[in-house]
Amino acid sequence: MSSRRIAVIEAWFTSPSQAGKHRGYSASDVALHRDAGELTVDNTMARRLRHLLAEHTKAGTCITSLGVVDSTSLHAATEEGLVCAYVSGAALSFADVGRTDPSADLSDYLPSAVADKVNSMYRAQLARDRLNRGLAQRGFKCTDPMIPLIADCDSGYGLHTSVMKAVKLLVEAGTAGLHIDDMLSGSKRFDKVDGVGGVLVPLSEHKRRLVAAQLQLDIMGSECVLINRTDAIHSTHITSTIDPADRAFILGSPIPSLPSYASLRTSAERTAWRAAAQLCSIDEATARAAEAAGDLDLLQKYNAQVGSLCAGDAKRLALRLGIKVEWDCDIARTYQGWYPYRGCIESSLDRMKRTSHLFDVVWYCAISYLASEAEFFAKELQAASPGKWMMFNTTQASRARVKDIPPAELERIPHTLGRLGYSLNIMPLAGQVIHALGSARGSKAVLQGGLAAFIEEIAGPAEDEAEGRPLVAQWHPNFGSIADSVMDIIGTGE
Ligand SMILES: C[C@](O)(C(=O)O)[C@H](CC(=O)O)C(=O)O
Ligand SMILES: [Mg+2]
Repeated sequence: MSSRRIAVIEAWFTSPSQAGKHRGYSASDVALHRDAGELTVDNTMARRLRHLLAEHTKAGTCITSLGVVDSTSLHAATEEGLVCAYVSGAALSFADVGRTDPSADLSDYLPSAVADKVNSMYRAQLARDRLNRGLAQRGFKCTDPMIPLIADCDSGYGLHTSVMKAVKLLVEAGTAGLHIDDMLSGSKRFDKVDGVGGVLVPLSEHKRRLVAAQLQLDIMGSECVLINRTDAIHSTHITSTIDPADRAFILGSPIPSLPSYASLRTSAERTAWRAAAQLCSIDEATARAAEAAGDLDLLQKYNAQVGSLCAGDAKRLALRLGIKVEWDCDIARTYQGWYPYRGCIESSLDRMKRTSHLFDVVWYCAISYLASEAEFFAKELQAASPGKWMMFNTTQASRARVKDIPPAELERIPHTLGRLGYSLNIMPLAGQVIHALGSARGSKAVLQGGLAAFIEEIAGPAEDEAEGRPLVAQWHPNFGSIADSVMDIIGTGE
């Protein structure tokens, strides 16, 4: 039966993994873009990920997961009990970004870089799975290597067609879940140097990314889990004021005598400007102006009519009603043209609530771990979208970032998150740090003690720890056995 038949696509829309999503387009829209022939996507791993998320949400438990950097560490972590793995754009961009140069996590590598990494890991999982069949026959205890891979699709690398192409590459590569972020591509920074942290795109643009991603999944018939990540909590700017949904968080200055921010030349001038600007939203500026003039009835009219207006139109409404509001967000733009934005947990929540019909999982991306914030976020979100799958991460986890958290609370994180309804806690860069540390420790021993130290300190203990499981050190003969078994089937050619 042709995969482009409307009835087939309508059945897909109402299938168990898809039924909860809202689509603003029809089956014939999808049909128009489906390839000729049968669908070729294998949904096994996506379904495993869905099953994991559903089961853990139900049980009130939270999976701890790592970003892994290659097939060897993926396999080793799987042997130790990892049930799903993350493929991090940051980890790749720092060290291993394929055909382009490493740099900061700026989404400036080829969009295929993460997909290539996923594909190499997925192929290694499949090969490992084939190998295990022979190893099990030879008495080894084998762990199922097929754990779902969640891939970083960053901000989608551009507008809607770029998002669709990136999603297609990831799905074809074997990804089981992917996330799309709401930042301006390439603008990520967490340090807030010179007042700039994350830079968001308007919510409407982010929605278009999510819809483009889902459309691509529909075109492919992929059950890949779509994860919505917002960086609003630590963002300081936004590229445009066009979306009314962002109005409450877009900031301008009510002080008319200020020079424009973009005209300032030094960081010291900019710091002083920010201290003097009394940045606030148009709604706050309007309320203050009306209250100061005793125009409470005008304020009431403003509040009744402002609902669906963007910041600029809201200001025009206030002036039209006769409220003498001074508020300028253009004066506050950076030299790149970005507007100040009040990044906070409320803005993150607001973005998630307004888009929750478009994706499978909410990613609450925190700069540090704060149980009270994780709880506030979870409760508010679940009140608006009961049962929505949620995941959590602490970006750039380091001693400094968690220094104020009591050790007992840190240890309780998986328990606390599970109780709050988060089913997945990802530590994106942990795999890279583990990789580096293991390599440093092992190399130090071998460089100092040669073969004797390698056997004594590395290979020997690895054999002991394997306890009947196949070892990385035995992959050479083990993979050889695949070639032998194929040769048995092919025969001698006589
Ligand atoms: C999750 C993340 O997108 C990644 O690429 O791993 C990064 C990780 C980090 O910088 O710690 C992010 O949180 O933006
Ligand atoms: Mg990333």
